[in-house]
Amino acid sequence: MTTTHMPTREVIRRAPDRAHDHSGPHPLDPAVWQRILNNVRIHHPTLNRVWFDQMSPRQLTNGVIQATVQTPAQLNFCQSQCQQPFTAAAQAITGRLVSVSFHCDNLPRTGGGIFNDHDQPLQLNPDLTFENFVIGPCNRLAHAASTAVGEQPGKAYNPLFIHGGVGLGKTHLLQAISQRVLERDAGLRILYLSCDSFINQFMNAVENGEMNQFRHRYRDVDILIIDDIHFLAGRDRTQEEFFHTFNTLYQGHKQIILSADCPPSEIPELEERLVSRFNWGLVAPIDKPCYETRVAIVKKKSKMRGLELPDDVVCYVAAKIDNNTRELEGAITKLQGMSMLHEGRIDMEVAKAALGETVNAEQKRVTIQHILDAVTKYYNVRLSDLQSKRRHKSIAFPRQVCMYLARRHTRFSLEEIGGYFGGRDHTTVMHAVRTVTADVAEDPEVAQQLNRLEAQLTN
Ligand SMILES: Nc1ncnc2c1ncn2[C@@H]1O[C@H](COP(=O)(O)OP(=O)(O)OP(=O)(O)O)[C@@H](O)[C@H]1O
Repeated sequence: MTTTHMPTREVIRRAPDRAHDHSGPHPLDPAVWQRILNNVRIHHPTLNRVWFDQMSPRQLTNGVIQATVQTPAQLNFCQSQCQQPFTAAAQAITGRLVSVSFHCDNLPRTGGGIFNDHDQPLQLNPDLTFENFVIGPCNRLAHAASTAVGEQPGKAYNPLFIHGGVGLGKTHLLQAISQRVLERDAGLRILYLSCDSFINQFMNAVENGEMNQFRHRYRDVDILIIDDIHFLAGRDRTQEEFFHTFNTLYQGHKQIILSADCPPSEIPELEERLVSRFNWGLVAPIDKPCYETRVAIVKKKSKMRGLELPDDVVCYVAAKIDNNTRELEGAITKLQGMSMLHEGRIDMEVAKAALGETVNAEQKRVTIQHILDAVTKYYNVRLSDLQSKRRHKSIAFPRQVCMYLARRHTRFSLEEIGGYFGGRDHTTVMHAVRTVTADVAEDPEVAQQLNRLEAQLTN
């Protein structure tokens, strides 16, 4: 490891003497670049990406090593996170006051690219590509449809509606589609935003009399991507506006891509004409990954981080963490931290120590009874009230909190939870979960109440 710090001035091919260091371009010895990469990988393991190997540092010009990356997303990543580590590594390896700068030959043409709701360029995550997406029975259709849309936007499936639970890969696919589209045609214009942003922008536009600008922004794009479209539930005026946005784009053969936590027909209080339009193209579910898919995901994610895990550890992680893929990633990050403490060694003993917490948390199963005990005591209500049809806020809110906690901490289905709390249907439970989620985000008092209740349940 120490050799990576040793200045090796002679490794710059045809190294000029000091007086000429900062003059014209000089080719950079590939071996020097390799040593710079190794240095970064050793000192910044969490930054490491497999595609670093594809960077082509062509030359050293005026004291700057120019490294070329393949995609705009990689460029964003490098410019925001890698400039300093690469420069420090380059200086350590060459012993010169050089810096590293990143370039991409494939930048979008004027007007093209991906933008957020404020018309600012959106930073795509270079890890969220099709190449890094593991296909299994849980997501095969969503993946196939997404690649088809990425290859032929506006022609394959329109709209594409992807739905599934938390952390199962919806955003990954939306970003992968965007990256594929822009790789193929950097001149296309993509607008990517959350449904919340659409609602807020619409309300602002109405308030400020700026509907023309609003319509122009949303209808003059090649691809419109809206995340969490289920938040349109109950928003009559925004639904009306979205209906017209949808029609304009659809008639112009522009691609519409939507994601949600449930299929269109299960979004409560959504106009029938929108439900039917959302079903016009392809509705693709993503389910929880099965064991084999989890094994493949752990392998892929650890490889992406340059982490070598023995097979028994891979299987152990995949068996222990069966909830969603985001949690699998968290486990790999923990293992990576542990591997640094154990000189890169990861065996079952280290893995068990690293995941001890997660495993225990998994083992501490919260039951409906725990939730009822905590909520009835906290809000001073009776179980019979929670299970009754009473709609007074003093009862309705604790009931919604119970549903929210049951959804987050138990494995009961929406139907089971609804049935338990007074024979209500699954859309009532979904509504309760959304209401409490929004209250927690917007009202610090509710956030504190939920924090206390969850601490009681999980400690
Ligand atoms: N099939 C898969 N292959 C590889 N990585 C995956 C897969 N599914 C999910 N992931 C990873 O899991 C993490 C969570 O996925 P993502 O953010 O796409 O979830 P989501 O469905 O959008 O969740 P949320 O509804 O909370 O936004 C990401 O880092 C993603 O790369």
